[in-house]
Amino acid sequence: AQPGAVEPVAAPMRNLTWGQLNFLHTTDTHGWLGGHFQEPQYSADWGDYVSFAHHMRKQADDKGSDLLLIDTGDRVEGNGLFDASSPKGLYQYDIYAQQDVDIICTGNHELYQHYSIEREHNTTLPNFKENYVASNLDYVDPETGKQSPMAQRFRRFKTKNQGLDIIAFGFLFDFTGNANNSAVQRVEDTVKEKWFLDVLKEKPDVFVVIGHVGLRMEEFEVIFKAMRQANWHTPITFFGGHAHVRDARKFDSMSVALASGRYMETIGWMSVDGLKKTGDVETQASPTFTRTYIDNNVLGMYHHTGLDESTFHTDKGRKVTEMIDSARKELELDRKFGCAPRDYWMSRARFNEDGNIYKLLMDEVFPDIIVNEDRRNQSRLAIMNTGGIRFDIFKGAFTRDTTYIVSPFVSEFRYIPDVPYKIASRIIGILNSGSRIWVNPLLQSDIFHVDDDAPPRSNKLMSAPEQQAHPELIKEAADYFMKKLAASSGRRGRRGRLAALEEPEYMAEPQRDGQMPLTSQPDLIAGYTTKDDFGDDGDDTVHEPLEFYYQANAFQSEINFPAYHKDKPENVDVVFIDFIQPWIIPALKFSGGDYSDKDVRKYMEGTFTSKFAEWVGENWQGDC
Ligand SMILES: O=c1ccn([C@@H]2O[C@H](COP(=O)(O)O)[C@@H](O)[C@H]2O)c(=O)[nH]1
Repeated sequence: AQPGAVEPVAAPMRNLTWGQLNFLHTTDTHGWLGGHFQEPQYSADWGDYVSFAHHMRKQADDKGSDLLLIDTGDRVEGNGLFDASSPKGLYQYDIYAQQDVDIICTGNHELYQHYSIEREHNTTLPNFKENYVASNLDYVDPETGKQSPMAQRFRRFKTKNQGLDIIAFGFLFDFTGNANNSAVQRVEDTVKEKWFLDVLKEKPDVFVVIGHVGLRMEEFEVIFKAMRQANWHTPITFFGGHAHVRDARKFDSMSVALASGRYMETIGWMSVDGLKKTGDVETQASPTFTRTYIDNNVLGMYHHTGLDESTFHTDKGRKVTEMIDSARKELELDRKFGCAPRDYWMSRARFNEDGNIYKLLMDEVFPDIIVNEDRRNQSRLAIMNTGGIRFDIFKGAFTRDTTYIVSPFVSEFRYIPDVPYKIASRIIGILNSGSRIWVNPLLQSDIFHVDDDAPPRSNKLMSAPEQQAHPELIKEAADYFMKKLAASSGRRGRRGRLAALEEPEYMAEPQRDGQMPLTSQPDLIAGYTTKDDFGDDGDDTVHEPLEFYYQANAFQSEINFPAYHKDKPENVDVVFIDFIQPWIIPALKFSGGDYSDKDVRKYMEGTFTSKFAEWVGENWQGDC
């Protein structure tokens, strides 16, 4: 762990089950290579993981089994270690590369910016060479415009001890927000390509499909079906990400998928036994799978390796810990901007209750920071998406690092001036509702003027990834917002219905479906209590369950409105974070406002991130 991180805390543990073939999996690390400084259960750093992997590989050798390390992307954006340097990632790429990852692919965050695609191509790719797989991603050379595969489309190799013949793919979901020096091919098109179909005719011992894809997303379904159509008998292991959750899915008796959370909280473990070995033509594979979500806690790592503080840390692991510490010092990540007076939660508090991070922004921060001096006296609605906030704020020091942890994006505020309030006031309801425009591709092609074949641009993409992984909640909540919108439309007879409309239970009560209490043991640390297709015994550490409340897709502040709350302005400036412009314009159209991208202007200097950091400096002075 890093100097300054909280001491790890011991907890009741479950053991790992080893098989012939075993995997350690990271995903969506988002720059958190220094681990969590304020959470004892996740405070190990990348150096500890390097030591851990070393000992686990040794155990595999001793057992005559194999261990492969997997990473499924989104390594960048989300922590000062990546975002605070100029250029971004100055230290991160070198530190990350100290781990020997056997199969690695790209996430959407590597592709948002032209610059990070270049770094991926010029740095990560040479760092991992043949281990990097890009089944549906191309790189576009900015000089020549030439488009070519980002990396090899698949990787075939034999494992060290068992000699298992592996064919690995590396996918990205159907991402469309990438910068133009990359090209993502839709998964349903890739699986029809000749090279893919040819590979499926091969008979490896195992297919390993890694992907920056949520396990419950359509794309893995498409890949699985295509693979099974061509090849009935080969076991397939899937490793996914993007959804930021711990999850495991059984596709069939020979195919299992694992997702390993986010932000270096989790190191996923999968083991497979019952594989037939290369050349063994007599027998049929009848694999058994296990999965475990390992807390990124050095005490757990001691437990799984049978080592202790004096025997666990390797020279290389210590060196990596030092590299991180020295980068953090260079970047002044511990520099304190202010002191958070309490905890502010993304999903552990109700949307509208004190202690909810969006309520803090709506009530206190936005009225101060959303100001364009020339239009200071104009009433305005300031709108941002909840997914633009990436992490909770803990009571205590708010540092340079916290700034990027809460909001790593470089998004700025834009606006459309003087929109009739009657139209503008409907936007927020539409953004949060299950309105047909968000699910119907034909309606969207009309409004967005996009390709008829494009999948609908769902409004849930504005919310946090952790919430997007709960489709059942989203539908129920969207229905509720939809009814609320209809009931508040002012037509006679609807008002009564609005009063009678009840919030879905989980908006007022914590959602417990995936967060079942596992034990009544006292003094447990709060953390993940995962329920997946295998059951509820997947977490290596027994935790006290966390609460999870549904949050809207977007939130809004009314700023400089008439003092008497029933008086509404005639016109308002509609100010919004640039990321949600693709939803703001159709929402305006849907409300009767004929606006287009041409009406949008820059509202003020600075990003949300820089403005919020300034606000903390001015408003949260105190001792901590
Ligand atoms: O500029 C941005 C980029 C992304 N978001 C939010 O993040 C999620 C995607 O997050 P992943 O880590 O890729 O899963 C997206 O749906 C938005 O909610 C953003 O707000 N601004």
